[in-house]
Amino acid sequence: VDPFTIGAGVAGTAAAGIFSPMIYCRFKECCRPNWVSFKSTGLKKDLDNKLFGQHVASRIILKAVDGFMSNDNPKKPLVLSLHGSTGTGKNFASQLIAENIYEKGIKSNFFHVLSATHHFPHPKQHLQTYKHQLKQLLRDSVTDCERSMFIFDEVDKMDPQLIDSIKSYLDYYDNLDGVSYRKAIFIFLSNAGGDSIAQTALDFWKAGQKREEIGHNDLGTSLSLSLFNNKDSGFFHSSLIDKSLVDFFVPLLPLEYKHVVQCAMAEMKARGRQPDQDVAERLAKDLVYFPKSERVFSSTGCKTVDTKLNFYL
Ligand SMILES: Nc1ncnc2c1ncn2[C@@H]1O[C@H](COP(=O)(O)OP(=O)(O)OP(=O)(O)O)[C@@H](O)[C@H]1O
Repeated sequence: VDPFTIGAGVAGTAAAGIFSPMIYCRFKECCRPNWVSFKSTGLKKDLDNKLFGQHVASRIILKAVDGFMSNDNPKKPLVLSLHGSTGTGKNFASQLIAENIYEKGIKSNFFHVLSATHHFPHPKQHLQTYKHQLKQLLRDSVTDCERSMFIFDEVDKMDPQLIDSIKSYLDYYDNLDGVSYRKAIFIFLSNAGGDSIAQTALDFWKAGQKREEIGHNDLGTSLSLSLFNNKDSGFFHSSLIDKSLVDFFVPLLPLEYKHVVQCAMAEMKARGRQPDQDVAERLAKDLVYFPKSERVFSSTGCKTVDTKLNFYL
């Protein structure tokens, strides 16, 4: 698990010992307010302006992170579980949170993304090693900075025993072996539950109701139940749900044509180009949508927009 990050942390700590922390931390990232501090209005602005079509997720994320970061003595770490089909913005939303906590954003040494298939590809053979590496990473990062953030991507593909092995870190413990994890943020990302979210969105669409009328209650409970009962979800009978360690289940809705257009426009802007509505619409029209007959939701969300854009420009 990311040995380079661990190495950099150790080297950093040693260097900080030689120089005065005041001078060292002016130039190098430290766990101090000039490097780590939450910008609530920044997060709201980013969720409103950059995360398209996700009014339910935006609202929950802002409330959850705002409440947690403004509490100087939380009783447990913040645990979010983001669910939705591919390309709906789960990684992107997590990055927006990081950008508004760390001065270095996703490049911060206190921000970690752990992907099931990349970091833990062979759980059958290496479960004990993975457990050990994971615990060490959590411990080292939180020792360096209590406001550390851990993203677990593709959690539906992660061995449930591996998830269960970190449950004490997500719980209400004052400290574990002298380290307190209460100020850390854990975010689980998965496609599990995506179908049930899409079905709810489709039901609203078929009933002629606006997307914006979909509320958390329409998605929340059925989502956590479907995760608990679905043996492919990675959460299957996992004590995370059993023990209510997940604070918020965050549903991401499938994206529509107009959101894909927005993504394409945003991507052109990010490349320093004048956004071209005609290019964005041509790209969006060529994507695959479901259900086949009605073509309401993009099958890949906004995921392939950046690579496809080269072809349309
Ligand atoms: N709702 C959204 N609003 C704005 N941009 C989005 C949105 N969803 C996706 N994107 C764009 O598409 C890219 C890929 O999305 P992202 O990686 O967040 O999807 P994901 O939901 O994590 O997918 P997967 O389940 O396949 O990992 C993002 O980097 C972002 O540029």
